[in-house]
Amino acid sequence: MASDDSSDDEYWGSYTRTPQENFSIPSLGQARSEPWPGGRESEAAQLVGKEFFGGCSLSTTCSQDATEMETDATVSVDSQTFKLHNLLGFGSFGSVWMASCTASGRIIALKEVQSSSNEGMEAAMLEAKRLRALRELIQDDRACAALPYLVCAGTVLTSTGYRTLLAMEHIPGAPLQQALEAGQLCAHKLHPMAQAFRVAATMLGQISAAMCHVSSRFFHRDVNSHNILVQVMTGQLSFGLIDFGLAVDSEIWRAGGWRMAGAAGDGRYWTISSWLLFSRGTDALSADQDLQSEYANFIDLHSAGLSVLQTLAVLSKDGPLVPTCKEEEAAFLTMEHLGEVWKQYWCHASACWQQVLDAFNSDARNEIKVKLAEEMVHDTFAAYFVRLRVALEQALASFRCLPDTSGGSRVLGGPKLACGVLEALLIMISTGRPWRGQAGWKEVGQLLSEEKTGIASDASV
Ligand SMILES: Nc1ncnc2c1ncn2[C@@H]1O[C@H](COP(=O)(O)OP(=O)(O)OP(=O)(O)O)[C@@H](O)[C@H]1O
Repeated sequence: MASDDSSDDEYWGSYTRTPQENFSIPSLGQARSEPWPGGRESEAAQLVGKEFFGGCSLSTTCSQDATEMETDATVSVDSQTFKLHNLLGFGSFGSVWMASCTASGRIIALKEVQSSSNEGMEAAMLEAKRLRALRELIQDDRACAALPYLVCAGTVLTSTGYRTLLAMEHIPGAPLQQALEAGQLCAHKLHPMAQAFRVAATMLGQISAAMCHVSSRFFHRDVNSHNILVQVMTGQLSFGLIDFGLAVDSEIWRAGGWRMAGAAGDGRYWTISSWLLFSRGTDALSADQDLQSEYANFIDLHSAGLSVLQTLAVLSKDGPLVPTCKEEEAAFLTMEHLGEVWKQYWCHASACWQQVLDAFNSDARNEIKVKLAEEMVHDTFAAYFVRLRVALEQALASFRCLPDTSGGSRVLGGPKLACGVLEALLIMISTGRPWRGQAGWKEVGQLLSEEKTGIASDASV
């Protein structure tokens, strides 16, 4: 039976558009109120911290109408002023601008969230609190993907509602999905497959280093190729992870807090357990120990794994595959097969997710859940993840047979890097059944360490 409690659905806003669609700024009254059904923010708040704003220097002021967000406008946040430069992007809750501090000149990203309700404003300030906590977690780890640490935040009460501004560290680069589509991650000097593995390895190294810290405090819950940013500068790749709007306290989440919130984020990157929770509700998930454990512990690992596999599949498909030895030919074939299985998964996941979005946009939440529950949507996803893992195992076996000298594989070089990436993906991509043992972010990081793969996490590509 499908879950009939629509209040379990959190925040669908960001994915009510496909990447090709036009963006629009949500108007006051739209923002936050619909995506967060009644009472959800307070429950989410409990997942994030014991008290809401206790001890925070996040300011709330009553004020006149707020300054328009436009190029060259000056806005105040807490006691600092910022000059706006250019629009970085739109989310479903507002716009994000590149700005500079008028006193120090420091470049930051400024996110504006407009809300007609108190709850919406509190949710925005909660995101600010999470971003501030990130700074306390990670002091100075250069191997880490960049994170949007909080600079300052404040809320202004206007005549039409609340306007919350979050000033955070600016992360250079473009969303991964966009960079892949634009071919920004291709290298002309390297074979596309070698380049694909180098990009995947660098991404895994930096994201796992960040998540080793982050996961001790938060689950992000929305890791995907829109929220991973990437910059290529003089051949160096730098990754960043943004949008902690759905993050929850990981300790409380593991201890059963997951029951208080619905499946969230982009369904194309969900685990089987997220699909089960979405279609059949909390009781169904509680009844399956393995899937409950997956949902309580591994959602970020799985969605990051799918983002890396997407990168590997997109980058390695370009270019002629002319093998220089029979071992290399076998490796190419298994990678071709992996790319094909990925394509089938992606088509299925995209179509399924589109149905969900369409249903949510036409107020048919419960109907789509009933339909997906009847179709055993979680089992269908399980079958795809099994196929992806089998294809990964086959690719790993073929790369292990590549000679570890350039003579044996002139195109791909030594197999260590590829094996590290494939083994890491086998830790990350879950079928909901506990064959990963206790492995997590730390083990992923170890597989991609410099001594194992022979490349530094910030190596040129
Ligand atoms: N710290 C940052 N540095 C650079 N760019 C950023 C930063 N934060 C956000 N952006 C840009 O703004 C866009 C929207 O940001 P974000 O995803 O945080 O907003 P949101 O309203 O929470 O969106 P979503 O609808 O995805 O939840 C991002 O896709 C990215 O391009």
